[in-house]
Amino acid sequence: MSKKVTKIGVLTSGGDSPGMNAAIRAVVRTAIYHGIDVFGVSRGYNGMIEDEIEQMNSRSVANIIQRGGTILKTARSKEFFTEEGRKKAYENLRKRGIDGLVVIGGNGSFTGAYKLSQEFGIPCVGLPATIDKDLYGTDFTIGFDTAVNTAVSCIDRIRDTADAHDRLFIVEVMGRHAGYIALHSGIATGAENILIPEDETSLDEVIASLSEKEKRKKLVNLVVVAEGHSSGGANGVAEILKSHLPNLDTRVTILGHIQRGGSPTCLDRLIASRMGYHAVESLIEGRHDVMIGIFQNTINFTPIEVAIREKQRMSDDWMRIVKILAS
Ligand SMILES: Nc1ncnc2c1ncn2[C@@H]1O[C@H](COP(=O)(O)OP(=O)(O)OP(=O)(O)O)[C@@H](O)[C@H]1O
Ligand SMILES: O=P(O)(O)OC[C@H]1O[C@](O)(CO)[C@@H](O)[C@@H]1O
Ligand SMILES: [Mg+2]
Repeated sequence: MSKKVTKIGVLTSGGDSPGMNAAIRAVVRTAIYHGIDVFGVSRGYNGMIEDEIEQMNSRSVANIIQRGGTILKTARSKEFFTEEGRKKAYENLRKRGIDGLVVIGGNGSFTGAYKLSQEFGIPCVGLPATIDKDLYGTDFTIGFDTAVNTAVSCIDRIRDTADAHDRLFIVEVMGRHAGYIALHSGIATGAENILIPEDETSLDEVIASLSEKEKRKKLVNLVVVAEGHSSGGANGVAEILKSHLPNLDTRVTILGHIQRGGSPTCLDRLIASRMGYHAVESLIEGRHDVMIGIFQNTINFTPIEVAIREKQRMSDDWMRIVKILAS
């Protein structure tokens, strides 16, 4: 039977994602409901190292469920990669008696949490919050739905102007190692080609399909590419396509950080609220070093070391669907 948790810390870490605020709110209010003190750690692990830790109350999280970004701010902390940095962070938790931690972030943030737990025995629970949706053990990550809907609405606009001018547009979306935003937004906007890191469709295939379309006078085309695709993102793809298809009027748009901001969708607010609630319940029940996920509409607990190690497998039929539908 593990010790009862009495004080928990909550932080956001890594890239921000819409819905992080809803998750913080759920953690704070569930903890307070159970009579547990809750402390907000600012600026990810940097704030833990530099002792930027404040007690929160129910009012601290008022009027934030609809806001993008994170009221706790976030960071990528170099110092936390070192044992010395983590020791400093632990001391700041220890002096306040913090005996549980909710880490809202992606795979890197969970790796940091796992180390803290292994080295100093701080029970941690991870909430998957990343626009990349690249975590094993969950069908949803907080922020993906908002980001992909932002990408869809931008690409729809690009399609209007592409259509007006008979142009080929190469649109780059985020995802350094993961192609979910590209895949989902590409399918939802009827993109003619989608390039993602998980399926290295060769550019020869794209060139062949565009050249066949050019022959039958279909000049309006969208290629959605994930920034992490080996071709070097949209600029790399455009360079190659222009050299093979010089008669196509080609333009490049990089959506960039616009995908990380904005008010979270209803879905992101709901999953953040549900996961945040379960994170605290989980710590109370003595279940820690897990990532909370939602799988087949049921709350799922994945050991953090598994969530970090395993890759989410992309279903094979997606790329086939792209090819069949985008003719
Ligand atoms: N191996 C590690 N050891 C200790 N800390 C780590 C490790 N990996 C990551 N971290 C900590 O977690 C922080 C966030 O990691 P990272 O930049 O990979 O983002 P993430 O949580 O994966 O989110 P996203 O990829 O969505 O932006 C790092 O800056 C670092 O402080
Ligand atoms: O904001 P930064 O540090 O440039 O990070 C960008 C990366 O973060 C992500 O948005 C994930 O949070 C990736 O899709 C992207 O590659
Ligand atoms: Mg990551």
